[in-house]
Amino acid sequence: MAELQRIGVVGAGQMGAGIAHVSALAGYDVVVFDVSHERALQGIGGITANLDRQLAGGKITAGERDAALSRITAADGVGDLAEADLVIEAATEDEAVKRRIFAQVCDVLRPEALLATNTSSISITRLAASTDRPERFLGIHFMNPVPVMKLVELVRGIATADETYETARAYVARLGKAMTVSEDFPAFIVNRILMPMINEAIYTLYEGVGSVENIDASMRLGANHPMGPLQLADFIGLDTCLSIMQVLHDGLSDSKYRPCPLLVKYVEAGWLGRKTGRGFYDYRGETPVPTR
Ligand SMILES: CC(=O)CC(=O)SCCNC(=O)CCNC(=O)[C@H](O)C(C)(C)COP(=O)(O)OP(=O)(O)OC[C@H]1O[C@@H](n2cnc3c(N)ncnc32)[C@H](O)[C@@H]1OP(=O)(O)O
Ligand SMILES: NC(=O)C1=CN([C@@H]2O[C@H](COP(=O)(O)OP(=O)(O)OC[C@H]3O[C@@H](n4cnc5c(N)ncnc54)[C@H](OP(=O)(O)O)[C@@H]3O)[C@@H](O)[C@H]2O)C=CC1
Repeated sequence: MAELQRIGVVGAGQMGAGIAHVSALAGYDVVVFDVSHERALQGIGGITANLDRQLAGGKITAGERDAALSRITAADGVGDLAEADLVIEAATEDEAVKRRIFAQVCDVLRPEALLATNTSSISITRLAASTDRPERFLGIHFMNPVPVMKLVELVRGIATADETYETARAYVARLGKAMTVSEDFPAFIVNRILMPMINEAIYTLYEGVGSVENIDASMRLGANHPMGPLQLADFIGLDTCLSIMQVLHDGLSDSKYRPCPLLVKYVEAGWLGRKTGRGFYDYRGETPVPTR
């Protein structure tokens, strides 16, 4: 089994930053690549804030924080991923974007290096087939927020080699995360179950059954969910939620996965949730205010 030391992360958004964060804390060297060096630096800024939050909460020591930060660098270009043993792609949930990234990354990556995707829903087999290394490709699906959530889903494509899978298992174990295994079907296990629930909450709003606050309070207080479904949708990102529903709808050809037209409208407005300051709640003031 290959011994990993250097991890490349593509996409410095909330997930890429989280993956870089936990990898560096576990002792890996991490290179973060995004559309620009500035965007990668911005992601590292977010990691610093989250490490500080863990330090303030007594979860890590100042030494561990500093050591983790010293292991993370922002890539100037894709060439900085050339020495990576494993590259994890965590860019926008869009198959065309991911395919373009794999083409760029495979150009510079050593033949023996592994390539993984953090996709929430897209076929691992199909993504793998677009690369030069389907046997060294798999899904490593982290949950948001990565530093807090215990689970990682591992998803093998049809061609994923046993050695690739075992190396990924060892990586996830070194991060201190729990692991489940999902077969390669649309949205895997967590999102197959979670995302239709979120979509149904949006239909509940769309049909006027309840207000944003009443829907969220119902599920928080009535089902003990840590966040209401609309609050969670804003946290995940409404663009990501819509993409996942589209993959479920297209991949399983069942009308029960039809994305709610209200979700489509929010995404068309660019109201993508917390990351753009507005979604089912408006986050631009002191406290979040429902937008409907
Ligand atoms: C879409 C996909 O493909 C798959 C997915 O990820 S689906 C989404 C899965 N995630 C969820 O369902 C999250 C549901 N929400 C929750 O579990 C909780 O609301 C939450 C953990 C996010 C926040 O918990 P909370 O108690 O409301 O807030 P808060 O007190 O601020 O945070 C709890 C702890 O987590 C820490 N924390 C929260 N976000 C953090 C981050 N990004 N980095 C580091 N630490 C973080 C806080 O510092 C806090 O630590 P202490 O206990 O030491 O104080
Ligand atoms: N949000 C969630 O709760 C979860 C998401 N995921 C998955 O993780 C992935 C990332 O999601 P998330 O972090 O939320 O998304 P974000 O929108 O927060 O981040 C995506 C990042 O990818 C960057 N990016 C876009 N195109 C490229 C490119 N061609 N090259 C390099 N970087 C690029 C974006 O840059 P820019 O902003 O400049 O466009 C952005 O920084 C998706 O596949 C998603 O499905 C998995 C688990 C949970």
